[in-house]
Amino acid sequence: MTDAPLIRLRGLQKYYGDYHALRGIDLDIERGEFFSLLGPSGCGKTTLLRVIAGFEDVSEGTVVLAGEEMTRVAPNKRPTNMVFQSYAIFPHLSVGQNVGFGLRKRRDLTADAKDGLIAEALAMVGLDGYADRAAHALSGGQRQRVALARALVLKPKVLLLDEPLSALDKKMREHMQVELIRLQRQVGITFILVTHDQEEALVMSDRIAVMFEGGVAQIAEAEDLYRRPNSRRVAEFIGTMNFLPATVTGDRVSVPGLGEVPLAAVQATATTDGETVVGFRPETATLLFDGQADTDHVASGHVAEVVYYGDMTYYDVALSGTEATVRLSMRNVFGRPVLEIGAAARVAWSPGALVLFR
Ligand SMILES: Nc1ncnc2c1ncn2[C@@H]1O[C@H](COP(=O)(O)OP(=O)(O)OP(=O)(O)O)[C@@H](O)[C@H]1O
Repeated sequence: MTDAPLIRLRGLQKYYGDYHALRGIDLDIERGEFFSLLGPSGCGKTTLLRVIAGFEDVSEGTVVLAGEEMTRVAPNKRPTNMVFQSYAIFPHLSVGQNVGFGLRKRRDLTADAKDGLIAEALAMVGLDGYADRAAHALSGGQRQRVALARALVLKPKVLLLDEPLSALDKKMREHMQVELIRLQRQVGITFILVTHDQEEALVMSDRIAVMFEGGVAQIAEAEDLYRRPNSRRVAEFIGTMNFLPATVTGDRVSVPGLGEVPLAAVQATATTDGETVVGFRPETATLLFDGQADTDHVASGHVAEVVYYGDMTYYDVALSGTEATVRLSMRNVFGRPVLEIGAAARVAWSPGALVLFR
């Protein structure tokens, strides 16, 4: 049984009245994975998380957790625990009482054993020695840690995290992202994170399911998802991508403005002859500055826009002989010339970075 995925979802359908919130979800999540459900607001990710936790009934389909069919089993009988966005901790209780909340009815544990588990959970989240502090006096980041410790103390097989960092400011959120990854590696349990923030999903996850309108559009490892999105829609949701019209003829693909390359050189799912679209990420092409030699694949154009971002500059380049403008991101290296709007531009691009869409 240990080879079976920890979570197996099959044919999940969920209706709220007439509204079709989950449309045929099939998903396997492995032991020890950091898995994210990523998608725009309203796509059904929270609903799916709540279905896994047992807070929401499904209209159709099955939920199997650790080899046991649990579709109609109550949340507190499942090997899952949930941490919410609004990490509601009890302000009138101490940190230790908050963390031990789920243990209070456990007759099999002595008070000392409970204190030991609470101290262990607090240590995991970097709050050693905080047990006697008043919960209301904590910062946002510390409250989120208490909420995590409160879930971890119950030793769930799966921790379900519903946008747990969205209430924190940017700096604290980035800090907690790294802490969560570290924590997940340390405790080794499966984490499922709901987020609408593509950067957060890429940073934190082993695998990501991208959801739109109640369905899963793609499941892949973070790097795969970024480099080989399986549709324009996924590509647009994850970061920035340039799209150009293209034509496939036999084993060649021709991209006006860039040139023609063998089909085998580009990233492609199933293809057929005809009109299509290719995409590439802004950082996979580069401007050639004065004195830099041409490479095999150089397109020409002129600079249409320059956007300075501190560590990098975005250049929008209008490609010669086309209507297309592509965006390039260039690391700002001290001493390099800056191209002004209207300047002639040479763009070195790489066939292997082109993704061909159906
Ligand atoms: N109890 C409910 N009754 C009716 N409709 C609901 C209910 N819960 C959710 N919905 C609807 O189902 C859809 C999916 O909601 P869900 O909360 O899963 O989305 P989400 O992807 O998590 O979005 P967000 O990031 O905004 O929370 C939404 O259109 C929502 O309005």
